Amino acid sequence: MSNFYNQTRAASSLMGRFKRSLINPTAVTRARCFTTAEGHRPTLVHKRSLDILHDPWFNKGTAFSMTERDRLDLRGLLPPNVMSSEQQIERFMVDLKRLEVQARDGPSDPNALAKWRILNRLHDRNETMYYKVLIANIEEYAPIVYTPTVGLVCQNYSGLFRRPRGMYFSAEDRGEMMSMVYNWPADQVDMIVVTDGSRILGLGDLGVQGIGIAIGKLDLYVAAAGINPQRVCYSFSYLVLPVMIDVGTNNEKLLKNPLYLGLQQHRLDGDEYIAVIDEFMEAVFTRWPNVIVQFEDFQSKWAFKLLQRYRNAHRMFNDDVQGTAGVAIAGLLGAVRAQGRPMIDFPKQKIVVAGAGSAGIGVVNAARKTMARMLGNTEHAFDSAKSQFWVVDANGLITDERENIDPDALPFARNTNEAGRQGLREGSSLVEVVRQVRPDVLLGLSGVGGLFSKEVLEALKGSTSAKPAIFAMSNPTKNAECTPEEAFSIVGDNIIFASGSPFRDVDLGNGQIGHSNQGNNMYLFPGIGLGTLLSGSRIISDGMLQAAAERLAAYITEDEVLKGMIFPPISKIRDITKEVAAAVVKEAVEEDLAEGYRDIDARELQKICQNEEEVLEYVENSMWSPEYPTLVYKRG
Ligand SMILES: NC(=O)c1ccc[n+]([C@@H]2O[C@H](COP(=O)([O-])OP(=O)(O)OC[C@H]3O[C@@H](n4cnc5c(N)ncnc54)[C@H](O)[C@@H]3O)[C@@H](O)[C@H]2O)c1
Ligand SMILES: O=C(O)C[C@H](O)C(=O)O
Ligand SMILES: [Mg+2]
Repeated sequence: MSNFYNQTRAASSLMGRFKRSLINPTAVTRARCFTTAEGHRPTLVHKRSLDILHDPWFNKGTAFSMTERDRLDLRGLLPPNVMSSEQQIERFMVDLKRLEVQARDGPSDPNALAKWRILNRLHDRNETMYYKVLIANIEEYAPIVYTPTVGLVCQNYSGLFRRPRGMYFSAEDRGEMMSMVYNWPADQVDMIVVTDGSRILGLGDLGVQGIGIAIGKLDLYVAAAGINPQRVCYSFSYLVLPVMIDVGTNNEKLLKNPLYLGLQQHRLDGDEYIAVIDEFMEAVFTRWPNVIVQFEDFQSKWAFKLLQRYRNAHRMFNDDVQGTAGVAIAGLLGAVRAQGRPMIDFPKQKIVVAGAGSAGIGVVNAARKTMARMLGNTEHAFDSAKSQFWVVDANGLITDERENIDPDALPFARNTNEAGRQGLREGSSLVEVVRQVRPDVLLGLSGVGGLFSKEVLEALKGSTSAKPAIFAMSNPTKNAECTPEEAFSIVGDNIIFASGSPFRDVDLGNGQIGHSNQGNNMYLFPGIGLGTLLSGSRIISDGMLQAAAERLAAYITEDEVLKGMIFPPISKIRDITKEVAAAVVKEAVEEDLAEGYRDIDARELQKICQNEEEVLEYVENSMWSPEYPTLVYKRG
């Protein structure tokens, strides 16, 4: 772990050169602009009148000043009272909060979908205000625009669809993608989140409706990482792009639904499937060679294969495999610290994992590597670290007797003789495994709500750890393996709990709080993307992912950890993302992968990376914040 955090954050004189704010929209227009009476640099627009009010990027609604209304032919098209942006948000929030009366239940909010609709309509008409609202209230609205409500949105997408957002490439578009990609009105795209809809959260195959998850993830890229959604320059850039690759669906309900918006055919498979994804990758990297592509919610069958296929030559990563692994590692290290033990004790932890899909196997692979590194990074260390894991899937404990074992799970199959000595066998149930292994950690990435039943949690009471950890990481809320109430009430107060979806903390009585940490990859993917962008790294290496996870782990203080807090509050997500991105930039430079970004070349980046404080400032000054620019009309 770096000693980064202990260093004094001295002010840097060098930072003047970054103040041009690399991703800031007003900065890039500077060359063509002059200063207004208010002292702001104006943005030139080629639209007037209603066209501006209907443009979510330029629209300020009632916040247009009287001079702007005159200048842009808006006079009479808006109510006369000019509002400040704060007043606008207040008025909007009064409306949104009307739904709060029965919404005291947080994530199980009965009005979640109604709130999503209201926020989505705001997104459609005024993008600046939308992101202002989201950033200022991230703890409250991340569960609406993202997990868990985004799951409900995807399930109901056919009914909710209004305005298209993002791009759709389908199996019918084979041979056309290279030209289609030019239909997107931007010469630069920084970030793509792509899904094929085959495994949306724990909700299964939702076909084309899975676009909702790509949109939700990109909302966090804007809110948490300050990736500018659009840039106003000489031409428009839509810098974040949600993508749906529709190769069909195997969801019979959708196939029979005449209102379903996607291709009504079974999913392509085998070489045909790969050919579609290859064509998509070639098209987007040809048009935008520097784009970063985040793969999201692909069924495990393809998640690993596609990752291996592209990761050495493209700027891409799989969030479910790699982002989740990093978040889990940070949480697992936190759990060790919470037991009052040094982090170096991590390789001694016995970990039972329920779920051997893209997420579960991603986590055990990364945890094994972390253990091996702590044990000296030898081949022997790597080999022996695997014996700390017991992986259970839908067919029970995975051993080397398993027929047709998934090659990705094979390294973690328990030796049958050894298992026998522990009273276990191929296919042993989760409760048997927990009873016999008496693990320090029980981690769920199964997608099965309630899997950590009373019986399983009772068995965990026999853990050899003084403070066992329960990670119920499946999403959305109803798919969580157990709730924090269940965990604390059955296993006892002396546990560590984390879940993928947000839950409220538990009142343990006597002023004690049972912390329900949210262990979600949202803590990492925005920083991984931003750090990759700002370093200009050619690829996303294991080292960069490890640096991201370590920085997240270090974010929590010793005091917090001892109270049972292993992840920071979501309200800090922008600051966390800045830290994570800085760690990623540094690692990319150290590994000689960084080629620089915009006017900061590789050599300048190297200089910046010599000083921790400067890297942080570089990242911070590159993060976009939503503010209304002053608009001036210019004939197109
Ligand atoms: N918290 C996070 O950040 C995060 C990140 C990624 C995925 N997830 C969640 O993890 C879940 C799984 O994702 P995935 O991509 O690995 O899915 P997947 O479908 O690829 O894998 C699910 C695995 O669970 C196993 N399983 C099913 N029933 C089981 C049972 N009764 N007992 C034990 N194992 C069982 C399956 O055999 C399979 O191995 C989803 O709910 C997803 O939302 C959470
Ligand atoms: O989307 C999330 O909330 C986390 C994760 O990517 C998942 O698939 O569940
Ligand atoms: Mg996911």
